[in-house]
Amino acid sequence: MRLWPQAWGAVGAAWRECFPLQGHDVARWFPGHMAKGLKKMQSSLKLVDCVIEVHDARIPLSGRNSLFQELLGLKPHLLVLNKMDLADLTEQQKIVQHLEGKGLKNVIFTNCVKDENIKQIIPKLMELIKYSYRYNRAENMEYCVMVIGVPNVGKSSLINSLRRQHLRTGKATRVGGEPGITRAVTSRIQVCERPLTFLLDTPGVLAPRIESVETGLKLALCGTVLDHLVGEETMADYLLYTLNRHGLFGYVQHYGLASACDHIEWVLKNVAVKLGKTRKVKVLTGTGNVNVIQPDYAMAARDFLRTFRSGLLGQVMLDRDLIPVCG
Ligand SMILES: Nc1nc2c(ncn2[C@@H]2O[C@H](COP(=O)(O)OP(=O)(O)OP(=O)(O)O)[C@@H](O)[C@H]2O)c(=O)[nH]1
Repeated sequence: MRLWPQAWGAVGAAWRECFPLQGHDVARWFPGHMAKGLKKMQSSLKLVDCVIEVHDARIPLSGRNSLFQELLGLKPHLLVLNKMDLADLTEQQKIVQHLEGKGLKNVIFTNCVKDENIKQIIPKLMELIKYSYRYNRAENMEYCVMVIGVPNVGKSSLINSLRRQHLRTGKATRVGGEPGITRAVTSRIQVCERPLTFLLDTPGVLAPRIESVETGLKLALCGTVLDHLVGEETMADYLLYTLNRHGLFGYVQHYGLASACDHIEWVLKNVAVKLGKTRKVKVLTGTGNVNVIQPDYAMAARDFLRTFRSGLLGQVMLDRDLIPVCG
């Protein structure tokens, strides 16, 4: 028998005001290979003129790796907020203003699947490089840019998208739906002929210490850590909490539910039934073990997350509470 927190009341009750964050060990979500990636990036830094930091547009104000600033501080920096197609950007202006206030003056929103806003990137890079000190590369007409970011935000997709736009050629680097596809700093990949520009792809690197459990959950929803490390049902519950608070009830129609609900067990049960995902479990009764058919909560949670990530449940701004009310 599963036990679920009872704090949020019955089906149809008001939406939860907060999410229970105790008992999660975010430190477990940081895999070891990332420190190595960071070192390699540091040593490749002398080869590059500029850094593009790619981050997920659904979490523009949280989850960035603070070590990047220390590590790459000397290089001109462009922040690309990718997956704009999945983000609710109603407050885009306020987000940009807030980032500017934090010293991030160069921000571009992109969609690498549909190549949206990709053409803005090279001119912006050239502008940044023009006003920076290039050390021994001052006379060199080749430009090299390092692409960094936390896992699965679309770094490799950005490189492929730039190549499609400027070279009319296909894939140069592997893309995947799971974090950790890029395992090493790659050799230079050409993305533009005029100006001659190369990019270095790098493995996604999460901060060694994620600032809070809530940030960890947002990063997890965006697919930056492997789902099983966090727990798919915990993530599904955080997703449900977020969707309800934001008034995004697309899941009701998508899964044919009777109503919106803040109770994850009820939602997952109905999702599982809808998808035909049930499984046999042995239950101990007074007369011995009996096989009982139960909804497969894990499969339902997985489907709920996958559907959200594909954008079918609507565009979301996971950092909504972090956007300052005035400017
Ligand atoms: N909807 C949407 N999906 C995108 C976008 N850009 C990339 N993706 C998807 O996001 C997933 C991760 O993309 P990658 O390019 O492999 O990400 P990465 O940052 O290189 O990943 P790591 O190598 O794990 O660090 C893939 O499934 C891409 O198809 C985008 O703008 N919109």
